[in-house]
Amino acid sequence: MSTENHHRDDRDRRERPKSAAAEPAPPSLVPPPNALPPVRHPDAPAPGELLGSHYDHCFGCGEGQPHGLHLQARAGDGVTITAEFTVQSAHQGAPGLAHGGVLATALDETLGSLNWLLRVIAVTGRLETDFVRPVPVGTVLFLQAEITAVAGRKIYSRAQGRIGGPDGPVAVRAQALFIEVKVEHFTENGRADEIRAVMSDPDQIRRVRAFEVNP
Ligand SMILES: CCCCCCCCCCCC(=O)SCCNC(=O)CCNC(=O)[C@H](O)C(C)(C)COP(=O)(O)OP(=O)(O)OC[C@H]1O[C@@H](n2cnc3c(N)ncnc32)[C@H](O)[C@@H]1OP(=O)(O)O
Repeated sequence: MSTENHHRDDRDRRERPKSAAAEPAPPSLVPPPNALPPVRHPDAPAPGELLGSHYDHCFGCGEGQPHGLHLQARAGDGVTITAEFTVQSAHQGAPGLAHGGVLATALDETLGSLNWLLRVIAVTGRLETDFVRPVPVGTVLFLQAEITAVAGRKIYSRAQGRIGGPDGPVAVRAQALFIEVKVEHFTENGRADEIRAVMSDPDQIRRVRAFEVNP
């Protein structure tokens, strides 16, 4: 078999599971037996609604970040999200290709946005990423994510990113564990100037998303 065919076979094998669910997960990403299905909050944005940015300076979604991802997430049915971002020249690692850390950021941001559907503030504890295909600059990466289970403060989720649209080839996949935190996580660890700026944001929804979520 030629090296090229050998590589193609390898990639086909890795792509065969169409859902991240079929991938074996490390123990800390497997929900414990007492985990419950996620419950969509009654005030969660309606399916199809754009979530908007939770913070103008967020590298993932903020409009105030010239080289950020400007990722736009949209609520789906149940506890799911879709999101898109276009890979820009500033996001390169290898020439002409997206940096893997940037792709992981896109997954992290999309997975983080899911927690808004529960109306819970949570931060990433663990993020495991599979890079399946190179992603060229100019690509629109289409991301789909869902929360699979909740166990106390632990929120289990998974996501995948496809090239070009919902039917495009899978380029990246992730499984994650988010941990619910209190507002003090940010007020005690963040920088005072930025926190003051967010608290005085006239956009009430954004202010609530950032710091005032009531589960
Ligand atoms: C503003 C938002 C707006 C909306 C936000 C929308 C987009 C957000 C952007 C994307 C999200 C991010 O990048 S957030 C930024 C990146 N992440 C961070 O900075 C988090 C840094 N880490 C921490 O602050 C801390 O380690 C925490 C909060 C994650 C956990 O500390 P803790 O609160 O003391 O809790 P702890 O007792 O240690 O852990 C609770 C349970 O979780 C488990 N656990 C904890 N960490 C891990 C881990 N890495 N891997 C496996 N399991 C873990 C523990 O075993 C335990 O299980 P058990 O014993 O109960 O079974």
